[in-house]
Amino acid sequence: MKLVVDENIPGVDALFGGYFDEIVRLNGRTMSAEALANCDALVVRSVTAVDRKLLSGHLPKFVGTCTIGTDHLDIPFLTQSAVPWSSAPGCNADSVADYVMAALAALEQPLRGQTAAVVGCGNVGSRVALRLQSLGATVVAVDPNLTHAVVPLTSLSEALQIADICCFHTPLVRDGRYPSVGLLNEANIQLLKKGAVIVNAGRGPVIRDAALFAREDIRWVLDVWDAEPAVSQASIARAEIATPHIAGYANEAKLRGTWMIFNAWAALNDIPTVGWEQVAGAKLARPTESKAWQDQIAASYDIWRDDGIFRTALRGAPEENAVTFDGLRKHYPGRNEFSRFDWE
Ligand SMILES: NC(=O)c1ccc[n+]([C@@H]2O[C@H](COP(=O)([O-])OP(=O)(O)OC[C@H]3O[C@@H](n4cnc5c(N)ncnc54)[C@H](O)[C@@H]3O)[C@@H](O)[C@H]2O)c1
Ligand SMILES: O=C(O)[C@H](O)[C@H](O)COP(=O)(O)O
Repeated sequence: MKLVVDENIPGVDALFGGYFDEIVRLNGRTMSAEALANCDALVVRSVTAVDRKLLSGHLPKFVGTCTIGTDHLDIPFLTQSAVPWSSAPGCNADSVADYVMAALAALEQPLRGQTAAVVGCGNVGSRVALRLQSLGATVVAVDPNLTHAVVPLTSLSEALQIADICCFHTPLVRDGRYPSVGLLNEANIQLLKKGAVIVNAGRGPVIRDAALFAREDIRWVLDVWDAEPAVSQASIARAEIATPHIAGYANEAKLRGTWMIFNAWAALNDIPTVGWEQVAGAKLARPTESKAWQDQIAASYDIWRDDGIFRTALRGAPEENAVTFDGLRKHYPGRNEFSRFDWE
């Protein structure tokens, strides 16, 4: 049996190795239809468009994406072609929530007595909302698909008017009743309070690049970018914290994605599934004795490291930056989820 897999997926040999005679690792962005000849299973990340073109020569028996987002899969085509597919919902939700908290701590943003809005209150957004609430913020959510959430729901325009902090965690939805493309744009950004902090760790086009230049006072934390990966110098310069789409890149999160996709494939093929405890490593010693949340976060994840690497590396024109952006993601130095540390 043959498995074609994005070269940036960890844990493939340990999980899939015993079941496939051939494992072909490819660059996810340049994967071609020819490379998929005779493959039984295709496992990707978010940079591979799995569509009619990629699958034109051959239909695999399974497609898995080790990611939360599914905007790169042509789901109607997979369904119509009877190709079973699976994503990894929630696999990196804690990693993204860690990122948001690390960014707010790094900006020395107060939470107690502040109002935060979470736009998109699913796996990631609800974790972010609960963490902000537990640290004393009043939190509201914007999510037109929900009738109730972990915090009170409101409209986007109301949220923008009351928020000191506004975190975007929606999928990229291009059509339908509630598209998310351009949710924040140069028009409605005028509703925000002076000096509000905006975090985008969802998908780049949810916040239009034009919005970055429509207000000087807004404090931006950007992990995802409208023109990603071809990010412009001007956009980077607007962000107080700038990173290359790595909010979900904690070591545990990436491995959890592979593990979830392995189990989906295994269940489909009557192969025994694997428990997370067989894959996850042991707890790590707590990195600080401090009781202050800002110290605990800073000791667990230094977000300035990632911001510094990004700013130093991305100094070219957008086309050149696109290559560097992908390179930074491929060689991400890693970090651990906060929950991996033994805080007891
Ligand atoms: N930066 C990263 O590394 C990273 C990591 C993980 C996920 N993501 C992105 O974050 C997204 C959210 O992840 P999740 O696990 O919470 O997904 P999820 O599916 O659990 O939740 C998404 C929520 O967004 C809501 N939503 C959809 N359209 C909306 C709209 N127009 N306005 C407001 N809310 C809307 C949905 O109703 C849902 O509740 C993913 O789809 C992915 O694109 C990014
Ligand atoms: O959708 C997701 O799960 C995240 O955006 C994820 O971090 C994407 O990572 P990639 O597949 O691009 O490596």
